[in-house]
Amino acid sequence: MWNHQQPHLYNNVTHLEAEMMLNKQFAIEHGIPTNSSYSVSPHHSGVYPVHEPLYEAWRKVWDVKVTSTEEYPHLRPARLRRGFRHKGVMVLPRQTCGLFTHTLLLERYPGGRHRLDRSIQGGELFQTVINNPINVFMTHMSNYGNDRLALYTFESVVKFLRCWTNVRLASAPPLALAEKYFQLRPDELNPLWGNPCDDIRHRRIWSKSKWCGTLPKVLVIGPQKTGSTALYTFLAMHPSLAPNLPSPTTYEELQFFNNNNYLKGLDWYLNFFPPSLTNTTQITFEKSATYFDGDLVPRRAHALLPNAKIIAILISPSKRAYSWYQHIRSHGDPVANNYTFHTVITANDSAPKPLRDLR
Ligand SMILES: Nc1ncnc2c1ncn2[C@@H]1O[C@H](COP(=O)(O)OS(=O)(=O)O)[C@@H](OP(=O)(O)O)[C@H]1O
Repeated sequence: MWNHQQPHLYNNVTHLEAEMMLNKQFAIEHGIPTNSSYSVSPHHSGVYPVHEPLYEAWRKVWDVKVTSTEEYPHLRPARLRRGFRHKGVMVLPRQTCGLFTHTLLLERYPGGRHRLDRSIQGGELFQTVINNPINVFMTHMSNYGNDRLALYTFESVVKFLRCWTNVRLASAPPLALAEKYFQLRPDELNPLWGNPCDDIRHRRIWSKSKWCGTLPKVLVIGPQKTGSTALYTFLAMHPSLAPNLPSPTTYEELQFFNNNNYLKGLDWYLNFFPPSLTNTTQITFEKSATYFDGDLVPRRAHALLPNAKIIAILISPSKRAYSWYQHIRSHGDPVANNYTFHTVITANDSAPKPLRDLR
């Protein structure tokens, strides 16, 4: 960013884009390459917790496809950092090398030179490289000047690794590195959104115009056809309770945790819980009957709302099955329309596949 500005301070994407254009023009005028597909953000701002305007402006101005951060899911422990992909940008976990803006000179290295050498010779930096198949490090430009600590540190750790291990070291440009990373860790591609307000570092790099206070404290998870809409309506009538704003497509249900709405990001979900939604004594809740049998729901809901109370409704399975049968008939399901309820529930294993599936 121009002037080392933090993207989360910009809520207006046009303004953000204009600032980024200044960077780009500067780079072009000075022959600095602009086609690496890689960019980082000052102080990790906007990368995680995700600030949507940053992702939008990055793609538009720079065609950024890869970035890295130490913040996902949290700064420490480093070995638990992961990657994810959001809006076409692959976010790699970034490791820490121990060189910061205040460590420009070897004699001023916190704890003395032997501390840095210890980190290189079997200590933290060495362990980091050994324990992560792909490492992304970053240090400040000034560490390449002054005492050249960056060069010293990385040359030394590479020498040490070559001397004492059989690890094969290779480097690759950002895009190839990111593609390799997600080939190795395809399970990480989909993000897991945590609650930015639970983490002081994350709160600092989160837009002031965002909020967590109104996130639901209660989730009604269904299952479908158990009277969940009736319960939602009754709860919404209670003066101490406040439901989310309705969705234009799925009405009272947001269906965030169980399907691709989740990939739209946390801001998408938060917009259904604006600060104006509740007064100070009200408890917000959300009801999506599809949460009950969504494989991904427990992990996702726990990551964002670890303290939420969960309400599940249990009714007679036969009543539920009959209600479901009527539900899909009314939605034009060809199998349900061709077979009676009795035929469906008594279908044996030699029945046609569509019938067995419906059963
Ligand atoms: N209090 C109470 N007790 C038991 N059953 C009730 C109750 N209130 C509503 N219902 C019945 O629940 C059915 C609709 O359930 P849902 O709202 O969960 O359906 S959905 O999944 O949101 O489509 C729907 O069932 P069917 O009428 O058989 O389709 C409702 O009539």
